[in-house]
Amino acid sequence: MKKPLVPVKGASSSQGKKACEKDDLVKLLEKYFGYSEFRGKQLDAIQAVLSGRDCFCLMPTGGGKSMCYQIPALAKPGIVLVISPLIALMENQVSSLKSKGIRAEFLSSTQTARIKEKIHEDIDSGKPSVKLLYVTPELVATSGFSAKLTKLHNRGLVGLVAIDEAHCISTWSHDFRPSYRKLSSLRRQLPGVPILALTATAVPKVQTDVIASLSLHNPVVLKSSFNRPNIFYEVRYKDLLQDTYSDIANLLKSSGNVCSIIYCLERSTCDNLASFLSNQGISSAAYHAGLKSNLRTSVLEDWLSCKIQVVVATVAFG
Ligand SMILES: Nc1ncnc2c1ncn2[C@@H]1O[C@H](COP(=O)(O)OP(=O)(O)OP(=O)(O)O)[C@@H](O)[C@H]1O
Repeated sequence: MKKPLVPVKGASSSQGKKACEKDDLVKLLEKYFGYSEFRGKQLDAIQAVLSGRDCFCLMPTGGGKSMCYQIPALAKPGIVLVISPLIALMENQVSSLKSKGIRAEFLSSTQTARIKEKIHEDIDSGKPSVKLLYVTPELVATSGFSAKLTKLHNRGLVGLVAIDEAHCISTWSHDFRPSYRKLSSLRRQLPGVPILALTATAVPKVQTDVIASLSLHNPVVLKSSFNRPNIFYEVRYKDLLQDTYSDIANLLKSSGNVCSIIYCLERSTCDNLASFLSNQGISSAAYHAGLKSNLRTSVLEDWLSCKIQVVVATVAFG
């Protein structure tokens, strides 16, 4: 038997039913993203939220989590609110969605007042054109934005809340962020709106904590395999190497002109290794929380567009 459809005001139930059909969802995937089939648990997650269920989705990095809320945004009326901790990644997703003709926006401190004003005008208009609105957890916690959300919800315009990096809400997680704790009020604030919690890192204790903290109601729990046959692992012991930096440079040179990320524990190591590699003729840049935000954004953009080959980063890179 089909589950009840999402009670989004303004959406007729026939629209909702149609939105859940696999063939229609694949058509959207093909039309907007050029892919012919869903990967792993994507379709299950999409159908779960489109049928009004909460969903906890554990997928490896690069597994395609964002499709689990991007397709619902195209399949149903209302706005999908995407909560994400990294402004650079929000910017990147929004510009990629816009290039596909999908109406997406983000709100952050990095934007000009004029741009923010335009987005707010659209949201307040009663008939917003935006389909995906990316925000930080900090913004969601502000009284101004919270009031705006309640208003949108009262008009039946919030279709789904997607919480990226959902493990950050758990104090048991290595990545706990106090700003995520405030998201626990969303369930009360937006009754009837499905919540999709997405993460690539959730041990059972964290998973239980995420589900409880967000008050997910009888969620569909989806876990994809973390075995990625296209990834090759090799361990080299530092103590056995004569010179670690030279070894890394040689490895990069022998691999051709491939894009790479090198993770380091300390910011100073990122700076030193990036300048060593640059001196070796390998275009590299450091990325860590000690750098100004505009520099971090330009490093990310240059790396994504292959202007630089190697980013030497701390976990601030995400
Ligand atoms: N069904 C699909 N078929 C082919 N490629 C896909 C499919 N779904 C997503 N992808 C591609 O997989 C890549 C990774 O997707 P995405 O960025 O959503 O992963 P993610 O799980 O959010 O990763 P991260 O944990 O790094 O945020 C993207 O290039 C995306 O276009």
